[in-house]
Amino acid sequence: MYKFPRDFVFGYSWSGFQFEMGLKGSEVPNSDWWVWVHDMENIMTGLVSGDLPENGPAYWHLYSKDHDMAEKLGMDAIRGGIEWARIFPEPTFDVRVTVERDEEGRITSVDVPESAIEELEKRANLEALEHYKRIYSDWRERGKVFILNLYHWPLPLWLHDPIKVRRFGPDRAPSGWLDDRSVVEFAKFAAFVAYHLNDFVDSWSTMNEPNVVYENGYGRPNSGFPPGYLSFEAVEKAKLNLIYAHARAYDAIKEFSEKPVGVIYAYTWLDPLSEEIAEDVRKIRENELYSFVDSVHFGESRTVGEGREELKGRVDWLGVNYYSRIAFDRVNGHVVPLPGYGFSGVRKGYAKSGRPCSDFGWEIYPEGLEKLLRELNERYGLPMMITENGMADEADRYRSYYLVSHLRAIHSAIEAGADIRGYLHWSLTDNYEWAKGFQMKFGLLKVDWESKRRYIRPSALVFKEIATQKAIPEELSHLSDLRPLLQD
Ligand SMILES: OC[C@@H]1[C@@H](O)[C@H](O)[C@@H](O)c2[nH]c(CCc3ccccc3)c[n+]21
Repeated sequence: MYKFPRDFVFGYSWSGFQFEMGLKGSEVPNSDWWVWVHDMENIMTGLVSGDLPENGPAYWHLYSKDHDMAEKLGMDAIRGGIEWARIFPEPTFDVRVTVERDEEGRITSVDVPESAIEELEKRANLEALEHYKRIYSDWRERGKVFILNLYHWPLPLWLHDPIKVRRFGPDRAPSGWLDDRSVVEFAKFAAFVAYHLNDFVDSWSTMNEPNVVYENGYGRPNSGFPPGYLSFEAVEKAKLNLIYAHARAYDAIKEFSEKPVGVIYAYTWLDPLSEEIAEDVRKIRENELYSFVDSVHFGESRTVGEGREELKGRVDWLGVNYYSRIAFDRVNGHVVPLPGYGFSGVRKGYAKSGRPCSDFGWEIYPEGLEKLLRELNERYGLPMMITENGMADEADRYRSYYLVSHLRAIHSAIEAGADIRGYLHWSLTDNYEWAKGFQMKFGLLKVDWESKRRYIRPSALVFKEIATQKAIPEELSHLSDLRPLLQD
């Protein structure tokens, strides 16, 4: 029996663009991701799937039924979202706030007074705000924990028009995170949300996976992420603005809320395949993977420089999204990521390690989660929550093994002293997987896209057993051993 702490929570995470839409009246057409996945060129070239988010799981209307199912599965926490483009369909640039910059032009503070909140209310979609309150209350009135994350990738079109950026370049189009006005507008959005929703939230996260936004948006054009504008300078610029956007939103939320404010980050385990490159790979983790949180925790990193008081101490807790690893080895004298392992495995096949991969081709590698959590604990000593973990597995062949082996890894990290508060699965239901649309099924519950009915996958019952007992019972502990799954 592997018992978790009594107050350890089990649950799931959702994001607005992927879950809310599905029935008439839930559409949010004025965002960068909306125009991106509807763009005929993107669909014709196969950059996006052609599936459309307005045909999604319809959480905007069906939230209470999903909460019923979540409760039935023993869940006691949800991390959810709020769509910026829904709340502010019109620009908020002209709402006056006080912005301070240092001699390098870095935005060191954005003061959003209540007079600005009133101005923002005149531009906001207040019916949408009221509906979000109904959604969050429906869960919290069951005595459950709700974590609100403010930004999970879509930007309002008035802030980012990805088609124009790709066609005309970022200097002649609304360029989103390449424009440091986004830092100010995000701080206004954060202040407005904290002012109105503080009573509906247990803790805050400013953003989900900023690293994926800048890496995929500007560094991996075939990822199918907007604006698909390849420029390593743009990667660095978006990264810096996202770091400042987090810190200014942290401060804005703290003006109106005393609750913890964290950030949710796309972690992976950068894994040396041989001992002789272990130190090289640790350095890559330090310089690449950890630099965003270093910037807003220590106030220093290669990206922001040193002694950044305007960034230091702006993270109360860490959201860890973990799916798989990236394996490294020395090839022709260079330490490089290897294909065939981790995120670059084989769809529905096996990694070079002989381990099974998900429908997405991601290798099942729970050891990476334990190593990552131990290293994050040593580095920051912050409270952590696993805010995403799961796999695309339509047939539910491996999800039970995936679940139990990763929970075992978390249990081991807790034993080693890591302060981990909960496990939020990705996800409760199948949902809209960005450029891949509905092809990738991450749900404990299957969704029939015509009827929107939910069906239980067997792994959901494994989840229920563990969440209800807050422990991995002896009878399920065999599932943490992946040997039966290995390629023979
Ligand atoms: O791909 C599954 C989930 C997404 O549905 C979530 O919105 C996103 O937070 C999320 N991040 C990751 C890991 C990093 C990643 C991001 C995008 C594509 C592939 C891997 C996996 N996921």
